[in-house]
Amino acid sequence: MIESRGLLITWPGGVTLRYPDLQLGPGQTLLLRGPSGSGKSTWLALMAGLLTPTQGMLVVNGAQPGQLTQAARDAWRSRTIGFLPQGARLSPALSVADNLRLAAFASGHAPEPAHQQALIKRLGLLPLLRHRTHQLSGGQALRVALARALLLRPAILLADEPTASLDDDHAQAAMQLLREQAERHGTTLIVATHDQRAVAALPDARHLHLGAAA
Ligand SMILES: Nc1ncnc2c1ncn2[C@@H]1O[C@H](COP(=O)(O)OP(=O)(O)OP(=O)(O)O)[C@@H](O)[C@H]1O
Repeated sequence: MIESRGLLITWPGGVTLRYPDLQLGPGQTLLLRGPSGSGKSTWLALMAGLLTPTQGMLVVNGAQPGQLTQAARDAWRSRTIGFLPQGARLSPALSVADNLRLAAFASGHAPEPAHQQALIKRLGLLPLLRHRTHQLSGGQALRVALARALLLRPAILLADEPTASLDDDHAQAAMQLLREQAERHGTTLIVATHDQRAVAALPDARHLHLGAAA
């Protein structure tokens, strides 16, 4: 599912990030850990094919994203990766329903109607569909962002600091939701975090520890 060897990226400006090798099977859960600036967000971007490694080998769900053409990579990403960005990052000018429509439109794929409806129901979004996203609480926004990430049944769900700026109760609820949804859909779940609460919420997860950037 994910195999990386000797992965290294050098940013313009000279910062070099070296990553430990990884083999992760389908449906497994991984905690990507490390202090601020150790390269967690960069690693997620590499997995999503948004960045290309300077060196090393990376296979994600049968493809080497860095070797694909832009069009093939975009198509691969929309089939393979669901992304839960830090802070949900919904479009404030649009309703919840339109945020979900926009995600499907941007990917060029229509979600399966039954899957979409089940997801909306399970995440409790039915009463919120017409709401503008600035009217949502933090927990509601997270559920919308999770629905958006899972809309096209991705094989892999990448979550970047999902508990950042949440209080303890909401952090626990967010992690439970992520775990439940990943299990239900058989999705490989990868959570980048330096929050002990997120770590404690995934006791069976594998850990990948990143050191400080060079
Ligand atoms: N766009 C960029 N241009 C140049 N260097 C960058 C860029 N983005 C990140 N870096 C470098 O890569 C390092 C790792 O950044 P990254 O955001 O991946 O770390 P992180 O572990 O996710 O940090 P945080 O926990 O604070 O979000 C940074 O310290 C920075 O020096």
